[in-house]
Amino acid sequence: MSGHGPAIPMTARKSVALRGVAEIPGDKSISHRALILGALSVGETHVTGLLEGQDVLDTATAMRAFGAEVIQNGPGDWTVHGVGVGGFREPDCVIDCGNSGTGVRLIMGAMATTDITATFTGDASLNKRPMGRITDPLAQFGAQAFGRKGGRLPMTVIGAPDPVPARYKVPMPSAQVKSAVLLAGLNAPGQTVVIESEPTRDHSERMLRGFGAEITVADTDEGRVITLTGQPELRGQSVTVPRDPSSAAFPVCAALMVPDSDILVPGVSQNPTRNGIFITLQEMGADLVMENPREEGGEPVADLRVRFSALKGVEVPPERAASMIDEYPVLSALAATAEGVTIMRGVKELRVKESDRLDAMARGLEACGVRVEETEDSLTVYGMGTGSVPGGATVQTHLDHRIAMSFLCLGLATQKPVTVDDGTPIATSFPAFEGLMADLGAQITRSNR
Ligand SMILES: O=C(O)C1=C[C@@H](OP(=O)(O)O)[C@@H](O)[C@H](O)C1
Ligand SMILES: C=C(OP(=O)(O)O)C(=O)O
Repeated sequence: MSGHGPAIPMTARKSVALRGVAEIPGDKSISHRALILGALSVGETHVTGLLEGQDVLDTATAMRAFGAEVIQNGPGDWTVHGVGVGGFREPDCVIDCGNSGTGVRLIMGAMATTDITATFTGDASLNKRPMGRITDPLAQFGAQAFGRKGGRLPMTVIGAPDPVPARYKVPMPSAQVKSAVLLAGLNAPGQTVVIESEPTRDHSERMLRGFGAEITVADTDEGRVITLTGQPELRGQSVTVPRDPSSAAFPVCAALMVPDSDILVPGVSQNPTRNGIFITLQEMGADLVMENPREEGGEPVADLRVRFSALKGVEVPPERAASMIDEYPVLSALAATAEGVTIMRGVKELRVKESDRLDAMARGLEACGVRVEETEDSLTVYGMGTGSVPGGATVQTHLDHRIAMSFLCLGLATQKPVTVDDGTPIATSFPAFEGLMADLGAQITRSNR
């Protein structure tokens, strides 16, 4: 939904120890894909543990507009009756993807090789984000796109009437671009090939295979080469969505910052294309133990036991960036409470997320009294040690849920409270955040200016 209601400032205050069990909702990336692949399948897809954040709800609405039947049976329990590959009908309304880059980019890919036209829009944040990275490869399939200057939404995509398969080397580390090309390849006859020089989250590959597509992945000198055979019949599946490691990172980092904390975060995905944050936290000296590792819904999961730890700064290598791209904001907040310097390199993709996250974190940390250095593709945070970050600031979040949650976590461990100018975007990915943090004992309140 692009309509944005009134801003609701929120304030976090120095917290007593966080204790208890944090039940994290379903993974956002997998939830989007379950709805889209369900819509492109024949028969029924049953999804349990679907994230009911606004980003995913907007994808559900979009799938209905393209002709799929999408029904909510109960909390997290959804059914999709798909139209099959190539079966999307032309929407008779504008597709509003709200705040969601994943939603708009994957759906553009999914419709680009069908002979229909669709117009996409989003909120003030999404309408600033680059779409050329999607429309360039989609042009190779024969699709056309007309948007605002700089390849911005609102944008109309005219699907290819006679699609041809593409071979595309993704120029930046982006699972959204890779996934858009694979979804477009579904309705192109022959083999579509996507090459990525750095591996990114592999949910699309895993799920396409699970829904019956022929897809191979080979690690070569050129990078990861993914080959998809077009025009398969996808068949509806049962999908169990694992808990989102990107959401889990918030209570995990909060527990590491607040003295005496000890929490359990059960059943969190440990997919190796998503677990960079947990490796980094352990390198910083975190008492973070992965208990009871097992497989759930085709993904490796574990229960995370997290106890407060005095952390030290680290250098996060650029090759780890893709596996923790959404966790840099909360890592930067945590790094402010560690001893020593944390350097995050190779992270320029953060500049084109819901906000320019390098800039938003740098400005917010400075406002809280933390020294930082920013380059085009790196951020350095000078840690002040446990209990030493002053806080006492109001931070601008620029419609970015992860900036809001990162500073609310930091405010639990600063000397003076930290306020974020608007907490409403949190509902895009983690509507349960406030309640879950309160259950752990955190003091986060809505503040009226
Ligand atoms: O494919 C996905 O589900 C996502 C990919 C990443 O974006 P990029 O592909 O732009 O890196 C990530 O930041 C986003 O939250 C979800
Ligand atoms: C970048 C994110 O999402 P999206 O690109 O889907 O808006 C995110 O959730 O941090």
